[in-house]
Amino acid sequence: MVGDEPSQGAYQRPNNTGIIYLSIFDYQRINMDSCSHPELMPLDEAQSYLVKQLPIIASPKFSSYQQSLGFYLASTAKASSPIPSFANSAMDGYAFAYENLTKYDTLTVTQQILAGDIHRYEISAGECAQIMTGAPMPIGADTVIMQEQTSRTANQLTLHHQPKLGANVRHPGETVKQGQIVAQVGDTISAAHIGLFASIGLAQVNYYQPITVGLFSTGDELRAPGSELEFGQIYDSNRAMLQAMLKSLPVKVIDYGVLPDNLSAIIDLLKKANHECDVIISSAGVSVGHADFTKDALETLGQIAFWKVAMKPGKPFAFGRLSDSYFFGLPGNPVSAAVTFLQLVVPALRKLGGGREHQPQRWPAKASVSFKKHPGRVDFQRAIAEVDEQGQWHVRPAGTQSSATLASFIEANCFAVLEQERGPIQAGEMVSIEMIPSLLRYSIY
Ligand SMILES: Nc1nc2c(c(=O)[nH]1)N[C@H]1C(S)=C(S)[C@@H](COP(=O)(O)OP(=O)(O)OC[C@H]3O[C@@H](n4cnc5c(N)ncnc54)[C@H](O)[C@@H]3O)O[C@H]1N2
Ligand code: MOO
Repeated sequence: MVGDEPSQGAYQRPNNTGIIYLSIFDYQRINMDSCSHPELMPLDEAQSYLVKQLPIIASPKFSSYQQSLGFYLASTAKASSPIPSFANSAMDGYAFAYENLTKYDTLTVTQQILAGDIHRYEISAGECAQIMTGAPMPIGADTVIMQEQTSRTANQLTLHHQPKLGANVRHPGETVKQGQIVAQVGDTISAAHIGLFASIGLAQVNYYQPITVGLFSTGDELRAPGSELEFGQIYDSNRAMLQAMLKSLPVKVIDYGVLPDNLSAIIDLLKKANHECDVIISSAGVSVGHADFTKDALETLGQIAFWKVAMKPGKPFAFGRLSDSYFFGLPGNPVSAAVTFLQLVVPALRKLGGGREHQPQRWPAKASVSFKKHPGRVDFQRAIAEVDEQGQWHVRPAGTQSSATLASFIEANCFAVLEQERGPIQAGEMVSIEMIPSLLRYSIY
């Protein structure tokens, strides 16, 4: 399903010797002399490589705005008429001409205007109209006073407050001007977008259709939750967790289940998935063990763009391409699979699917205890951050940092992102924190 070859464009990697121009499959041949572990690709380069080199492969579709929730917008959304399209009252009260205030002690109420009233009312000198929120302003009026700031006897109105000229009037185009762009290409269409589209009468929008993602786990030791485990076996948690995260993304998922640690079985599956999917995601088998065949299968059928990223957890991550699809090989350890999915696969899926680039927000926090860290890889440590009364954030590790322990994601509310070349962190030092995306762990709902 991969289209033309825009992904083969030049990639510039600054290093000590100047700029090197790479095509998508040249990366492994580069001497990574800027990195203390030269065999590892720095994470920021891997991320920008994916986001910059991958093309948009999703196809746009012009369809009902109500179907577009969660998809990426494929054309800017524009207002064809101003909102509101007529001057109307922002309060329940009385509408009058401001200049009348100096001439009349009281105003005579001559009509009542309700929201949705289609008559064009008119008032004259010394008159006012009782008006409801959202009702059209009568001709001859330019100001509204709130009902609570008036008193009324029969049809005589006394004002107890001097409003400003134009007070409580919503003017045409005040919310949205005619021709105004209200949403950008690549926006993820949210409930707010849906409401906005409805408010400007945009019944159809152009949005990207979901790309197809195939998912499988590899490992002879894996069993389905619910089954009895024999000695040496574990439950397949990666596929369940990845499926759950993919559910919140604008993609179609084909679940290929669990494959044994067997090169020909993986090759057979990749051949099939290559024709059925735009993207294939696997977990495990990308390290150097005797049963790690995923990378070999990718090399047999396609090409590897890069393997091994300077991040912890998640070092043995592989990205490459088959004839008709892109391939992401996640490491088997569950936390490593989660972190590489969030840091590398999600931005790539956004790009392929037509989404706008998104940088996760990070901010400084003071380490309340020490953090273990070795130079050489960016660490994503599961951590607990709290803000004090002065607005200062404090952060501490959330339990064990083992790559096998998903439980500390439940305890944690953020990642402490510890830079590649940094060593151990002492209590009191500043570190960066990033909230755990709600794809993996809801923070509020
Ligand atoms: N000599 C080396 N050994 C390892 C290295 C290394 O660089 N040199 N890297 C380590 C790191 S870091 C990771 S992460 C793992 C990644 O290994 P693989 O991607 O090859 O995955 P496996 O070895 O098959 O499995 C690792 C671990 O994860 C468990 N696992 C696998 N799949 C699942 C699943 N679907 N659900 C739950 N758990 C799963 C598996 O049983 C293993 O315990 O390699 C290190 N070794
Ligand atoms: O990075 Mo491994 O991914 O440390 O567990």
